[in-house]
Amino acid sequence: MGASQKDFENAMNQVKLLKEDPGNDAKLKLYALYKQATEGPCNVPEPGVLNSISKAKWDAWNALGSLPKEAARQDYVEFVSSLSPSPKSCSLEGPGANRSLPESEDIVVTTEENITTIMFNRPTKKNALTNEMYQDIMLAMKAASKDNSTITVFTGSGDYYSSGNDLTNFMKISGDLKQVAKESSITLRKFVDSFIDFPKPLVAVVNGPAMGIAATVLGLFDAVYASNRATFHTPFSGLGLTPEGCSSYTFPKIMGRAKATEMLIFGKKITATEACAQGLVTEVFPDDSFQKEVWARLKAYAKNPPNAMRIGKQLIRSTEKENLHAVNAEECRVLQERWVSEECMNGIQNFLSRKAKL
Ligand SMILES: CCCCCCCCCC/C=C\CC(=O)SCCNC(=O)CCNC(=O)[C@H](O)C(C)(C)COP(=O)(O)OP(=O)(O)OC[C@H]1O[C@@H](n2cnc3c(N)ncnc32)[C@H](O)[C@@H]1OP(=O)(O)O
Repeated sequence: MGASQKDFENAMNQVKLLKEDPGNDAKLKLYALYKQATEGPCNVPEPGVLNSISKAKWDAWNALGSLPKEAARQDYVEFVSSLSPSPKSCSLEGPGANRSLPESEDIVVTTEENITTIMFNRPTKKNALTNEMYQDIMLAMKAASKDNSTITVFTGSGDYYSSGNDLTNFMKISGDLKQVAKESSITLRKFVDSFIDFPKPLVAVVNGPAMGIAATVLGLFDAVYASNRATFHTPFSGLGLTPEGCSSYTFPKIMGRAKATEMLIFGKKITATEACAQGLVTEVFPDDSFQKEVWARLKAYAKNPPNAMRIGKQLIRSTEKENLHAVNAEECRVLQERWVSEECMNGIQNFLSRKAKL
C-alpha cells in the first residue's frame, strides 16, 4: 500500500528536523517529489538562464514527468526515511535544518553573457553572512559549476563587499554550544571546500570593504578585482578567533609570512592598493569607473572557450588541492574549539554591545 497523507506530512516534518544538511542533490530531489506529490507534473514555465537556482529546481521537478501524485508521495516518504534513519538523532534546530532550497533574497544569482554572478545582497547589514546565506552560496556554487556559464563572479550590493560572518549567527541556534560549534565547523568546512573544488574561473568583484571570511576565501579565487574604496580586514584575534578559508596557508604564500601575520594575527586592515602590491588583489580600479571597467573586461574574458579555461585552472590549482583540503580541515577543527572559548564569547559580546567596534 502507498504512503498515506499522514505519512507524507510526517515525512515533511522529519525533513525540518534533519540534523545534518542532506546536500543540494537531496534537497532538489525533495523539492521535486514534494511538488509532484502536491501539484502533479511540472506545470510552470521553464525559468530563464538568468536564475540558475530556479532553473535547477524546475529541471528536477520536470524530470519526474508524469509520475502519479501517489507514487511521488510514496517516493518522498521513502527518501526522507533514508535520510533520517533514527528520529532520535534529530535536533530541533541546527545548520541545514528547516532548509529546503534558497528562498531568501540575501543571495542573488544571475547569469548573463556567460557569467554567473553570485551577489551578497544584505546591504543594510553590510552583507554579513547569515547561516542561510552559507547554505545558499553552496547551492548557488554547485549550480554555477554545472550551468552554461564560463566564469563565476562574487560581488556585493551596496557599499560593502561583505563584513564576513554574521556575528549573531550563534545566538540564533539553540542547543548545546559544543554541538552547535561542531555543526558549524562541518558547515564551514563544506563551505570552504566549495571554493577549493570550484571547477571554473572564480572572480571576485570587490566593490567595497571585505572582512573576515569574505576576505580570507579570496586567496582561493582566480582573480580579484577591487575598487579603490575596498579594504581587506580580518579582525580574528580581537574576536578570539583564528584564520579560516585556508588563509593560514594562502595568505603567507601570496604575501609572505610577515604581511600575512600582520593581517591575520594582528588584525591590520589594508587598502586595495596595498592588497594589490601584496598579490591578494589582481588589479585596483577607481571607484567611479570600477563597475564599467571590470564588467567590460569580464565579458570579454567570458567569451573564451570554456574547456580551455577550466582545464587551465585545473593545471594551475591541482597540485595545491590536497594541501588546501588538509588546511581547511585543520582550521575548522581549531575554530570549533575557539567558538566555545571565553575569548570568543567576549569578542562577540563586545560587538553586540557595541563597546568595541572593530
Ligand atoms: C552556525 C552556522 C554555520 C555557520 C558556519 C560558520 C561560519 C563561520 C565563519 C568563520 C567565523 C568568523 C569569520 C569572520 O568573518 S570574523 C569577521 C566578522 N566581521 C566583523 O567582525 C565585522 C563586524 N562589524 C563591524 O565591525 C561594523 O559593523 C562594520 C562592518 C565595520 C561597519 O560599521 P559601520 O559603523 O559603518 O556600520 P554598522 O552600524 O556597524 O553596521 C550596519 C549594520 O550592519 C550590522 N553588521 C555589520 N557587520 C555585521 C556582522 N559581521 N555581523 C552582524 N551584523 C553586522 C550592524 O550590526 C548594523 O546593524 P544594525 O543597524 O545595528 O541593526
